[in-house]
Amino acid sequence: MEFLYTYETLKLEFPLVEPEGARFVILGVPFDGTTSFKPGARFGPTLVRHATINLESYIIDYDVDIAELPIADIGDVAVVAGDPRKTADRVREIITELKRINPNALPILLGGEHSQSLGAVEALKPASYVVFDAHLDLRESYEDNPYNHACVARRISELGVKEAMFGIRSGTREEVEYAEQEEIAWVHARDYDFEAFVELVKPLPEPVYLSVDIDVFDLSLVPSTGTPEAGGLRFWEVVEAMEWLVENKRIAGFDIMEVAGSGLGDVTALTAAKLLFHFIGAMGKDRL
Ligand SMILES: N=C(N)NCCCCNCCCN
Ligand SMILES: [Mn+2]
Ligand SMILES: [Mn+2]
Repeated sequence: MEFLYTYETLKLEFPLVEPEGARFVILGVPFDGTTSFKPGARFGPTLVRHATINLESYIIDYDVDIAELPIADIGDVAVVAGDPRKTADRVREIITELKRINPNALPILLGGEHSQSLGAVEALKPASYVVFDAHLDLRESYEDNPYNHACVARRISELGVKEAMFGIRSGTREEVEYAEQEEIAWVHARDYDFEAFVELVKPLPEPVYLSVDIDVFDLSLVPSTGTPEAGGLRFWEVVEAMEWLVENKRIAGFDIMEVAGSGLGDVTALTAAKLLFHFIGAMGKDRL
């Protein structure tokens, strides 16, 4: 099945199913129109798919071979160049159509800049948004655009979605004040530990949308991303949190955003691909 506003791309190397019968449905969003520092997130979806070629589909940690799971890949969104709102509208329409034909589908967005998570959240209407990010993304507007990547969590908060953020180490005083005013829970990267994560996420209403802005990781893991920040989290810290979430909360959708890069085999894409396989593996463990 072809969706409006999508086109065929490089696929994962193992057998895929049609979206109508899938549990996991991958959608790339090659948009980086509001990237404010390091460009290239438009190549993220292709770079991550290519990086998966390097990985075993068998996830040792879970004794799960994700090649045996019902995964579909519906290609990339045809973006509206320079327009984050219109592109997010297309993301929303595609995911809405996907859920119409397959209510059991769990959309997995591969970005592309973080502004595009808004379209997925608008389509899926989760009760909560759990995000790993170096940045609060709570700006009212940035570079004259309220749909800039630096504003995405504010737009989502305005939808009435409960938010919890982890790995934060960058924002403005206004964003910190907005978080306090709206009771948005967030943990600074230097204070992060698993206990802090569970304490804040346990009371969140379900379903939960899980967003990973790849810049949450330490720079050594993600040198190619839109707004890099030193002092990030370790890979297994985020995987451990993701495993808890998958075990304990209903997940409405998942994304890995802000993967940039210009060359195949980019370190950032390899980090994202490993995270993608662990998410699908954790979801597939004893659960399908
Ligand atoms: N959510 C984000 N990625 N925020 C980054 C916004 C850009 C801040 N640049 C620094 C401005 C002052 N030099
Ligand atoms: Mn972000
Ligand atoms: Mn960020």
